Amino acid sequence: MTRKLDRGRLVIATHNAGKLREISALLAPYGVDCVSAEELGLPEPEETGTTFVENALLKARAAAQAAGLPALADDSGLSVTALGGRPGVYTADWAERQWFEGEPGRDWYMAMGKVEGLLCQQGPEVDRSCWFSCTLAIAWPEGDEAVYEGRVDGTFSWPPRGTMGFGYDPVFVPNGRSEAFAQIAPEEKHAISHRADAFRKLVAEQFSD
Ligand SMILES: O=P(O)(O)OP(=O)(O)OP(=O)(O)OC[C@H]1O[C@@H](n2cnc3c(O)ncnc32)[C@H](O)[C@@H]1O
Ligand SMILES: [Mg+2]
Repeated sequence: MTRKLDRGRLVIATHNAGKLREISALLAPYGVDCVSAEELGLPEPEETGTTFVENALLKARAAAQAAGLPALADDSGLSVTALGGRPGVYTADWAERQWFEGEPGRDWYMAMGKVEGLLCQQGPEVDRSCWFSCTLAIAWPEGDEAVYEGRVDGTFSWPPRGTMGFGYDPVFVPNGRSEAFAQIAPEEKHAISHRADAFRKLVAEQFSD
């Protein structure tokens, strides 16, 4: 039997502000008292796994141990069919660390440009299909764990469009839509995204009576 969350404190084990916003919104209806890894001053663990599941578990375990509270982590990424599934688990790494106005950050435009450059090398007829994956892992300080996986399929579209969302949202057009994720309101993205897909599974198991 998978252990279930009570409605007490839950650490959101991410250092990505965009994800934190989405996870908080997705959890809002369930009365969970969320606290972020950043607020608790938890270190960012090195993501040494080679799969989304390994990295999500590694981040959740590190936060649960450090905080003595259950922790929810998200490992996600964009996989491009014509690139053999890259960048995949390495999606964040493709955006090298940069300094913006004195703050450390990542250069998402450079990373999206890298994908576009590789697609262009394959010619104008290249297959632009791609998908976002999201693995959510919950770890409890006592060692219990639960994992939920989600996915959304779409097209890698160029040039980038829109200002909402985060990361690769300006280049991802979900199947059945013409707008990029960055042009779709958060409530709508929360109904169709890879994170929403994984959340549906989490909610079904964790918050059913
Ligand atoms: O590990 P944490 O601290 O959670 O934050 P991170 O940004 O490093 O996150 P990941 O290691 O899971 O890397 C996944 C990257 O994939 C991208 N990504 C994931 N979900 C996305 C979404 O909904 N929209 C756009 N980009 C997304 C985004 O650029 C992330 O940085
Ligand atoms: Mg990361």
